Amino acid sequence: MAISRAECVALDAADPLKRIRDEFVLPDGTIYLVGNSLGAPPKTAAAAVTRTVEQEWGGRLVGAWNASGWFDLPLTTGDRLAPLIGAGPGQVVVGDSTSISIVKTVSAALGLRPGRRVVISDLANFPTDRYVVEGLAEALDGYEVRDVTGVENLADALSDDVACVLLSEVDYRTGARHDTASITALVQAAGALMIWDLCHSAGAYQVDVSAADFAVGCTYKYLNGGPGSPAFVYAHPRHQAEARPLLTGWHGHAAPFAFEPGFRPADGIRRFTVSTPHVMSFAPLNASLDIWERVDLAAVRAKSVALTSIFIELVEELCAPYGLELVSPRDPERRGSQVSFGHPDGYPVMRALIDRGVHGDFRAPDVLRFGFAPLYIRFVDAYDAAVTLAEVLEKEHWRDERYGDRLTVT
Ligand SMILES: Cc1ncc(COP(=O)(O)O)c(C=O)c1O
Ligand SMILES: Nc1c(O)cccc1C(=O)C[C@H](N)C(=O)O
Repeated sequence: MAISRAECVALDAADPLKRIRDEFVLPDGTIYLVGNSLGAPPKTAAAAVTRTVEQEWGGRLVGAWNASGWFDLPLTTGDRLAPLIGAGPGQVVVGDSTSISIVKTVSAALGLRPGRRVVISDLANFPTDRYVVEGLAEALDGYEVRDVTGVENLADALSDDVACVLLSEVDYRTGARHDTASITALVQAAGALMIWDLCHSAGAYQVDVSAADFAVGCTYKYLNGGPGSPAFVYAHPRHQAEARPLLTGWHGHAAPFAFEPGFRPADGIRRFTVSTPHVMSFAPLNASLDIWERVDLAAVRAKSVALTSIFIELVEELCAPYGLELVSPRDPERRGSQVSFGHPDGYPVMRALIDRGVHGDFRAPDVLRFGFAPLYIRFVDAYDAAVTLAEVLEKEHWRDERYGDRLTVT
């Protein structure tokens, strides 16, 4: 017999992270299992934006670039984020988007491996990763993208013309988590550089990026920075002096206010910045990092493993007759903080579930995704979500014609 609701209530009462949930805005009557796409807002986010507008912008006007630290926001925020991915000070910058960060890091990696002309990507990568690499290879004459189908085929693809490999630590569709240490070692042993996309791992658990050459990731999912919040770039210190990211804007210049005619890269990680930081978007992210600074990442991972394991167990028991198939790895070590199930009618099933207050999302062709953000998801949420899913399937609510159209984008 799977766990009872009363046992879930008891787990919540004993949860060392239970008070953190109160620091987020969550609408009543909603079980929000989409923190792997857009995290919930910290309650302090709105005040942080107001403060930026009224006190910094309104109070100091252009002087705020220095007095409020706007100019250095990419570096100061990067230093705050660094511990969450196992990096140190001066190794992370925040700004732009993940797609732009891929341009920066892949181009830097290509420059560091002259003569090698191949970039490897996994076909399971989030599409933008693949698209950006494809565009770069086209724009920089003479480069080729080599797709692998699954990391198990990576070793065979690693010939001596491979400059770099771009993979996601956690697969956005399946929630499968790759063994970054062994893959990074394999890639580096072949003379190539390893770039990790951490979009689905940063904030889901303690990431260890220290062996990687470069990494990128977004801050709007588990890190709760808000829609369109700035992304991050990690560059290992051994590459910082030589790296030449393709996007050479004035904020990455050694002396931006010297207004020199030619580009000279800034020392260190600053050369991975390009242009004026989106100051307003940093405010909610820094409000979230105020929370993250107080959080024990070991407790985050322990809760994530427990939540996802309980959800899998409950769904498999309660929904056994209704054709759901676990897509995520059963071994928690091999999972991020997301559980995916396949169902041939996954789209209307998810719509019916959302109508009943349980928010997950759907990824073509047939995957129902449930993200468990450990800072604000409770064990009772996992329980109630599984029971509601069983009801939707048992009573066939999903057959309602309202759920058949495919107009929603997320
Ligand atoms: C793995 C991964 N990479 C990149 C992105 C998106 O990047 P961007 O913020 O540039 O749209 C996402 C999600 O949107 C993602 O899941
Ligand atoms: N970045 C997104 C957006 O701009 C619109 C809608 C959704 C997103 C997402 O983040 C989706 C997410 N990367 C995914 O794993 O599918």
